[in-house]
Amino acid sequence: MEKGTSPFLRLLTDSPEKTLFTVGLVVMIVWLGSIFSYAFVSTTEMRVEMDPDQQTILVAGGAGYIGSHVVADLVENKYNVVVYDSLYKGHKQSIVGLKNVAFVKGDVRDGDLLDKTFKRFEPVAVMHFCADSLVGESVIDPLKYYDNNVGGAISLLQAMGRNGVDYIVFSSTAAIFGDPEVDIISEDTPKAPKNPYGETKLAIERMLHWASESPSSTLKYVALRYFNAAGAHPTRDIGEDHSPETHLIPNVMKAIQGSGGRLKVFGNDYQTPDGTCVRDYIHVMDLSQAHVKALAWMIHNDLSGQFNLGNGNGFSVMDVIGSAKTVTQREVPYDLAPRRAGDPPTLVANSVKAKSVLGWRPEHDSMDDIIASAWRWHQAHPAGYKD
Ligand SMILES: NC(=O)c1ccc[n+]([C@@H]2O[C@H](COP(=O)([O-])OP(=O)(O)OC[C@H]3O[C@@H](n4cnc5c(N)ncnc54)[C@H](O)[C@@H]3O)[C@@H](O)[C@H]2O)c1
Ligand SMILES: O=c1ccn([C@@H]2O[C@H](COP(=O)(O)OP(=O)(O)O[C@H]3O[C@H](CO)[C@@H](O)[C@H](O)[C@H]3O)[C@@H](O)[C@H]2O)c(=O)[nH]1
Repeated sequence: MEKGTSPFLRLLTDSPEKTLFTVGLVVMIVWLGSIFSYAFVSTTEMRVEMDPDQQTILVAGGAGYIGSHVVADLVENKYNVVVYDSLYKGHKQSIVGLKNVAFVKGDVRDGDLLDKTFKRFEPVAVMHFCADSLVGESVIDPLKYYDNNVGGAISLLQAMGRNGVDYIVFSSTAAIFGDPEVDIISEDTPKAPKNPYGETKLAIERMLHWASESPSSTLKYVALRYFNAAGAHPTRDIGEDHSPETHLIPNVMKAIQGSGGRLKVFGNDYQTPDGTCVRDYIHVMDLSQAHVKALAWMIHNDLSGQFNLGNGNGFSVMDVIGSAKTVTQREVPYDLAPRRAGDPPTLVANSVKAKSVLGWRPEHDSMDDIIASAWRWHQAHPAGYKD
């Protein structure tokens, strides 16, 4: 051993036997270390360095349709993002290639993995998109909805509490209003969900309220009640790909492309101008902007709030078909079908509060714009992310 080597190292290597033992010990330590880190790192399939000067947001469900658009917008707005998603419904392709984005594959009901993720990435806030969200399925299997939606939210809130994270933006829905007596729905319109999906979302809103009201609580939350999200990102290669797909606009696209059979128009005997259901379609990029603004508003003012998010314009199913025909210059093959259970005739948002409080302005409120962006994505990906 050379002069200048530490006495401790000399002690461990001053005979061939000791050297062999020391090398074996080092190999063993490295091996055990790699097993230990694998337990966590194996769930972190995509890791990048985060910018130390930026705040980090944990986006649960960030590999899903709306979540992936918000992740891209958060990056644009100079946040680091940790996407936490089981990929049970989402697509990893929807978040690849973004700077300052890490990915943890895990279930939001897994408190241990949430704790490790909070400790490792130290997010200042959470956005919660995870849910089961098929109305029909929720009627058939309500407990699945209470388990994933309510159970997931409880697990996330508890992990936030354990890790000192005070801010959450939650994906709520127009479905909490049920079948309202008014056509234009404001935040104060009575809530009366008509199915377990809407019930679970309202239960989470109530839970957030009480959790933030408790005397010892420092929790602040924003519940964003989306009306009908639609469209795709204008520059990133991401869009809407659910399986099964139940939403009108992607089903119109598929019918045009011949990949989803003929479109079924569910009911033409509603009390609406043309007899088909009227909805408020909001471009996913406008929804995304609302998240970025809500996050900044909540943290800056240390306040909670609920906001309805829509364009304030109603479009019937036949309006959507007409616009799709104009934009794509293709026929939309469709058949009239019986009403779909649970569909209210008209749901249109009053989003004055989001505009005045958050300073939010939807920029893509024409149906043709929404359809054009969805059409670009579907043309590029006729089989969704599988392409
Ligand atoms: N799409 C709409 O028009 C609409 C309207 C109103 C409200 N919402 C709500 O917005 C949110 C996002 O909707 P979306 O259309 O993007 O849905 P989505 O299914 O595309 O995305 C949800 C994501 O959450 C993940 N996820 C679900 N359960 C999970 C769990 N237990 N643990 C970890 N990850 C889990 C899925 O893998 C998926 O990536 C949902 O909460 C939905 O209820 C959607
Ligand atoms: O193949 C189809 C699909 C839908 N529709 C009709 O189109 C309208 C819109 O349906 P859809 O796109 O499935 O959206 P909604 O049922 O309105 O539900 C969406 O919008 C709600 C808020 O308004 C959210 O709560 C839900 O999560 C979200 O899926 C409804 O009248 C449907 O009956 C059809 O006629 N044919």
